[in-house]
Amino acid sequence: MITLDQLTYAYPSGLGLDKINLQIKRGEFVCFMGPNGCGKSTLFNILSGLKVASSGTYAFQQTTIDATYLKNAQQRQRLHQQIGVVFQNSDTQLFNLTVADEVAFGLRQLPLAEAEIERRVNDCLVLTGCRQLRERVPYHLSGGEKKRVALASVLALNPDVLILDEPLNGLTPAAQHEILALLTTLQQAGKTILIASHDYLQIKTSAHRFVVFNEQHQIAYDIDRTSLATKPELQKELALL
Ligand SMILES: Nc1ncnc2c1ncn2[C@@H]1O[C@H](COP(=O)(O)OP(=O)(O)OP(=O)(O)O)[C@@H](O)[C@H]1O
Repeated sequence: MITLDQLTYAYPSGLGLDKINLQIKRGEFVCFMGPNGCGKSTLFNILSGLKVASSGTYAFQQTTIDATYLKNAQQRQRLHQQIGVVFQNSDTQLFNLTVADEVAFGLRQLPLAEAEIERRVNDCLVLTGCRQLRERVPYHLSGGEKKRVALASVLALNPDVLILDEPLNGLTPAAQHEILALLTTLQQAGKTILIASHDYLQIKTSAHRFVVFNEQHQIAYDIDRTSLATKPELQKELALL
């Protein structure tokens, strides 16, 4: 579903990603880990079409996603519908006056009847436990509530791939558990889940594959949960990230 071949991203100040080779199949639940600044957010920005690789290639469902592809507004919109992103800082993502409008915002850019929009908004608010927040101002919500509303607004577009950058940060253990349980349900429904997390102990039973970057912005380990279970030293290393 996703193929990166020798993908490099260079900021003016230095590398964000260095010659990344990666394949992700539909329905995987992958956790991206690594030290601060190793390149996880840069990778997510490339996958979602917000940044374009400096060199190497990115293909999504056998289509090369490059500057030419993204220049076309329709193609760009299709990619944004297929790959939904919950950003690290929910404040950058929430700008409507009510939670219901926030969740409906993306849907209103599509040719959908108001009744269908209302149905999808309700479904997503229920799924993410946000029904009672419907008329609240997103900006006034708690960190955990904002995260759930951001997730609801992304889910409303029914993306095939869900990218979540540090979705557990700042949440109580109970809220973290709820988000992970929801992500597992979504994966079981066929979604591909890509998550960045520093919290190995919290994520270790949810993710099925762990891709770990090093400080040189390269992939140091790409390992499935079963193999990782036989490597206590590596597990210890991940728990310290
Ligand atoms: N806008 C930018 N301009 C210049 N350099 C940047 C920019 N954004 C990121 N970088 C640099 O690129 C590298 C990768 O950053 P990135 O944000 O992708 O890492 P990360 O793994 O998501 O980090 P964290 O775990 O702290 O969120 C870092 O060295 C960072 O300083």
